[in-house]
Amino acid sequence: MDQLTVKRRVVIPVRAGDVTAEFISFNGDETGKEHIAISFDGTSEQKNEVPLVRLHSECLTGDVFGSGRCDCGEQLDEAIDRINEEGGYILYLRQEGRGIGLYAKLEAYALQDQGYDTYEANEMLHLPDDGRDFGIAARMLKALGVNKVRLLTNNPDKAAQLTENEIDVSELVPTAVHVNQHNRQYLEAKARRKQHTLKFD
Ligand SMILES: Nc1nc2c(ncn2[C@@H]2O[C@H](COP(=O)(O)OP(=O)(O)OP(=O)(O)O)[C@@H](O)[C@H]2O)c(=O)[nH]1
Ligand SMILES: [Zn+2]
Repeated sequence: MDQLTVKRRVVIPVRAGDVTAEFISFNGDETGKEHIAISFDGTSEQKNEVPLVRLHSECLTGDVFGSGRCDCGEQLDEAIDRINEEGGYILYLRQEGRGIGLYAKLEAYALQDQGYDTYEANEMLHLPDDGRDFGIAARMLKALGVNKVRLLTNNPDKAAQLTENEIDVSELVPTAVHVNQHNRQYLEAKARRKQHTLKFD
């Protein structure tokens, strides 16, 4: 697979101008998905020399509308807070619904409303329970000149896939568990079936 290269870097003030972020596009992704990297310089005096990195899979319902059915919106906010402080990157990956897309995720939600868990629902739709390939994230990191990361995640598969693609994950930094009455079953399924390291109260 061809190497990605950085196409354009544009500074965008986010959070009503409180945070400065650089949005970075790439050449060479044959899928045309338009994955984006967001770089933060880090405001802390004592910065770790290894960047803090979050692989964030797109979730329109959670990221934009603050859906209570998942934890994506809160995780994105947490990632912006921490990475803005410590310095690093959010890779905003266009992998809506763990790769099955938005319409299919809504179909999966309808099945979850009938009692199936988040993975069973995908399987009932004859779709992979998790269709994400994080190899693209490794290629984005290499294009940015990053070969070693501290990874902000509770999902062991993200670290494993980066390692397989020659990115050194020097530390796993857990994200907080953003549990509420609507997403508890969803988070419990991730811990039970995919070994996410989630500690509940
Ligand atoms: N198919 C499907 N996708 C979902 C569901 N709930 C959330 N998602 C998607 O799951 C993805 C969120 O996963 P992430 O937060 O990136 O990653 P994670 O695997 O939970 O791992 P962490 O790094 O620990 O957060 C987004 O693409 C969401 O759209 C669901 O019930 N079904
Ligand atoms: Zn979500």
